This record gives sequence, structure tokens and C-alpha cells, in this order.
Amino acid sequence: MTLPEFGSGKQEWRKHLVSRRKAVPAEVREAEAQALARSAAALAWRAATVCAYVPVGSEPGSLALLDELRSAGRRVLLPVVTGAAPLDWGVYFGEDSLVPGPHGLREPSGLRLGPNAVANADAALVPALAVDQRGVRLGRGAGHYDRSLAGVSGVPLIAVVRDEELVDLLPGEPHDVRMTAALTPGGGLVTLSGM
Ligand SMILES: Nc1nc2c(c(=O)[nH]1)N(C=O)[C@@H](CNc1ccc(C(=O)N[C@@H](CCC(=O)O)C(=O)O)cc1)CN2
Ligand SMILES: Nc1ncnc2c1ncn2[C@@H]1O[C@H](COP(=O)(O)OP(=O)(O)OP(=O)(O)O)[C@@H](O)[C@H]1O
Repeated sequence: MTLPEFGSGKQEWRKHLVSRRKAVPAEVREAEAQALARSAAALAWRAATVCAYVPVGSEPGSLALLDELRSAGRRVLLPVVTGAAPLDWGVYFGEDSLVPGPHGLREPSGLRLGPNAVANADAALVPALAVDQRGVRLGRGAGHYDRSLAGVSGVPLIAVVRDEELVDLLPGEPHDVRMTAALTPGGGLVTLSGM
């Protein structure tokens, strides 16, 4: 599958990236999820609190990644969708603590910490369809993360993508919050230029 042409819009990129993800064989997905879990656990962050997400469908990652973070002593926060507003956050206490949310998502069942929890986190693993070398991230197109991360500063923002989803250049808009790094199965943590 060739990449969308230079100048293609976000919708074209999304279509391409989603269909490419759907074509990834289950065993490759599983191997990539394991690699991501190992990398996440090995990150030498002094990150007491890490925002993360429960992968849905063909998204990279797994609950194993969240469990590795917990085993490494991190407090793991998960997003809660509250409409067209910044995401709320709750603590991950293991698979059994998750409840069904919209879009086939699983969400934390306990106390809501409020949208500001991400600004006080020590790092955030952010779901993405792709990210470019500048840190421009392409999400699902609802703006949940852009609204949630606008104004957040000093928190490493790490887009979790498959290796081929770290690309040279994505279409960016002024509201797109730049990622500081990408976490990929093959490359581990890759720092992005922010330029
Ligand atoms: N895992 C995860 N959690 C997240 C996000 C995300 O992108 N991924 N979000 C980011 O903003 C927010 C929720 N937004 C979402 C919006 C749409 C879909 C979605 O289109 N789901 C597909 C099924 C999944 C698939 O097969 O890939 C669907 O409903 O058809 C998922 C999450 C907060 N939590
Ligand atoms: N800071 C913001 N405040 C209000 N609306 C916003 C903000 N950022 C983005 N939006 C709105 O969200 C919509 C989707 O934006 P965009 O296409 O960049 O989403 P995305 O980054 O792919 O998705 P997401 O952030 O949910 O993962 C846009 O219509 C945009 O106007």
C-alpha cells in the first residue's frame, strides 16, 4: 500500500492508515504489542503517573503494556469520553476494573479525576493513527486529545504507533498538539523534532 500523495488531507490519511491496520495479521499485531509492552516497561522515566489508553480494534498496544507500567510502580490513568469536551481520567486497577464505554472502548470504573489530571501527569502515551517527524499527530478526528492536551506543557507526549506509521510529513492544523516522541514496536522511544 503506497502512502497518500503529498498534499492529501487528513481524511484520506485516516482511510489509508485504518485499512492498513486492519490488514495486519493477528500474530504480527500480537508480536508488536509485546514489543511495545517491553519498551514501555523499560523506559527509564521518573514517571510516577502515566496517562495511557486501552487499545481498541486494530490499535497498537495491549493491556499487557498497562500491566507492565503498573508492575513497574506507575500510576496509570485512562481516558473517559465526556462528549465534545476535554477527556476525563480515571485510574487503571487491572482488567477487571474496566467497564464498557462508547466506540467499543473500555473505561476505568472508579473515581473521575477531572480533565486536569493529564496536565499533572509525568508522561502521556497517546493513541494515534500516525505521527510525523515534527510531532504532528493524526487521531480519529473527534478532537478529544487535541482539546485535552491544549495548554498542557512540560508533559512528555508520546504517540504510540506502528513503525510504518511514523512518517515524514502529515497534514497539520494550528490546533494539533505536537507530540514530543513516538513509541514504536521496532524503534522503541523515538524523540521527535517539534519543528
Ligand atoms: N483506545 C483509544 N481510546 C481512546 C481514544 C482512541 O483513539 N483510542 N480516543 C481518541 O480520541 C478517545 C475516544 N475516541 C474514539 C473515537 C472513535 C473510535 C472508533 O472509531 N472506534 C471504532 C472501533 C475500533 C477499531 O476497529 O479501530 C468504531 O467505533 O468503529 C474509538 C475511540 C478516548 N479514548
Ligand atoms: N483545542 C481545541 N478546542 C476545541 N476544538 C478543537 C480543539 N482542537 C481540535 N478541535 C476540533 O476537533 C476536531 C477534530 O480535530 P482533528 O481532525 O485535528 O482531530 P484529531 O487530532 O485527528 O483527533 P483526536 O484529537 O480526537 O485524536 C476539529 O474540528 C477541531 O476544530
